[in-house]
This record gives sequence, structure tokens and C-alpha cells, in this order.
Amino acid sequence: MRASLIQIDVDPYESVNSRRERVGSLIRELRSSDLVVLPELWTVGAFAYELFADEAETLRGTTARAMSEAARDAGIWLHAGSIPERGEDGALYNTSLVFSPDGELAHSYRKIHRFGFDKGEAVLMGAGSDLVTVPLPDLTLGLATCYDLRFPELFRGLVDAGAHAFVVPAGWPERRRAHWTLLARARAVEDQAYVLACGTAGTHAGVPQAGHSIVVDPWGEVLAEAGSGEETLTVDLDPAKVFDTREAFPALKDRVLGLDTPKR
Ligand SMILES: O=C(O)CCC(=O)C(=O)O
Repeated sequence: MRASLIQIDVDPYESVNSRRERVGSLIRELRSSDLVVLPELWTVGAFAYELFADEAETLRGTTARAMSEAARDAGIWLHAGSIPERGEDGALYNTSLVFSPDGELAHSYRKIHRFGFDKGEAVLMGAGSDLVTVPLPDLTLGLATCYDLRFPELFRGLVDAGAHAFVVPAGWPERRRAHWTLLARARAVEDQAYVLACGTAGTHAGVPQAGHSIVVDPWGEVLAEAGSGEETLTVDLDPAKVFDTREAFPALKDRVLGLDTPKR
């Protein structure tokens, strides 16, 4: 199964329309891939808080329509990264969209762990509550977004729900790039799963982005890693590697459940 990650340069001097069109063209060039992955909040930038409300869209908005058409034209599964979603309840959510090769919106995931502590996304957006898995013909994806990467229990939940590969769109800052790489590898090793972590390039809202999108195999080996600029990574994933790793080194079977609520 061939996967491509497009590490988009989120340049604040490029309009959202122009970026959307440019990304659509990049997707259409990837017909030989089975799955294409985009980063978090790439229309506006994950740190451009003041744009979230103005650029928020529904799941049938301009970005969703453009991504649906790009997925259909390329005939690929498209994880279109996330958009600032205006929910039916009026609240904003950081929502990832997955389109099937016929352009249907097959799945969406609202980011569960919001970043910013007492500001930014954490106060501007609502939190998701549902784990989302995406069964593809060869393997099942588990969805997470950026800051979620710091919460291993979410990934264990996704493994329990059948995930073999995690897709993690992000807008991770350069300042904590070492954490990004370390956590991507840690999630792969502890859950014996592929990790496809796709970040952004450039600087927006004054926050230099880490880039360095990364694909890690279920043994923790880095299969591909981007530099800091706009770049597309393409890797071949072997679903058997997940099953073989889990069988040859069956650590997941040694889990002791129920340790997360210590007695006081
Ligand atoms: O956890 C981090 O260091 C970065 C998280 C982040 O930037 C985000 O979730 O948008």
C-alpha cells in the first residue's frame, strides 16, 4: 500500500483559495498512491487563532468540496488533514476529513486533546470525544491530531479498536521538533503500528513550523522523514509487517489492564 504525505508550506501571504487550489493540484499528481495525507489546519495555520472563526467551514464547505473532487480525480483515499469546522451546534472544532476514492466523505474526526492550555485552540474550539478508525482494504487507520500525539492512551484505544496505522496531521512548532520525532517513534514502537505524521512547513502567526513529517514502521524504524520545507514523502507500507511484528514480539498481549485509576 503506497502512502504519500504532503507537508504543506502554510505561508500567511498566500490566500486560502490559492493554497487550496495548489494543494488540489498536488493531490492530483499522486494517482499512483493509495492514500494521501495532509497536515492539520493547513488552510489557515494551526496557530492563526484569529482566523479560525472567519475561515471556519462546515463538512460540506469549500475545502471539503475541493478535497472530495481531488480525491475522486486522483482515485485515492485522502486524509485531507483538518479544517476549522463550524459544527451544527455553532461551536468550532478541529476536524479531520477522510475521503474515499469516489470522493465521498467517509469519516471525520474531531481532535480530542486541544492545544494551548488556557488560550488558543483550547479555549476557541470544542473537544471531540469519539475515537475514529478507518478500515481500508489492506489495513485499518486510527486517527489522531497533533497534540493528541502526547496521549498514549488515545493510541491504545485506537489499537483496541483495530488500528494498524496511525495518521497524525499536525502543525507542530519547530521549538519542540525533538518531541515530535520521539513521540512518533514511541507510538509506533509501543503500539506496533505504522505512524504517518504529516506536519506543515514555513512560519505562520510568528510560529516557525517543525516540518519533518515522518513515517515510522511498527518496529520503530523511520521509513521516511521530510526536511523543513514543502515536500511530499512517498512510502510503501506492508500490512504484513504489523501482524508479523505483533506475532514475533507479542508485548501487546502482556498488557495489564485497569492500571490507570490507582487506589488512593
Ligand atoms: O504538543 C505540542 O508541542 C504541539 C501541539 C500543537 O501545536 C497542536 O496541537 O496544535
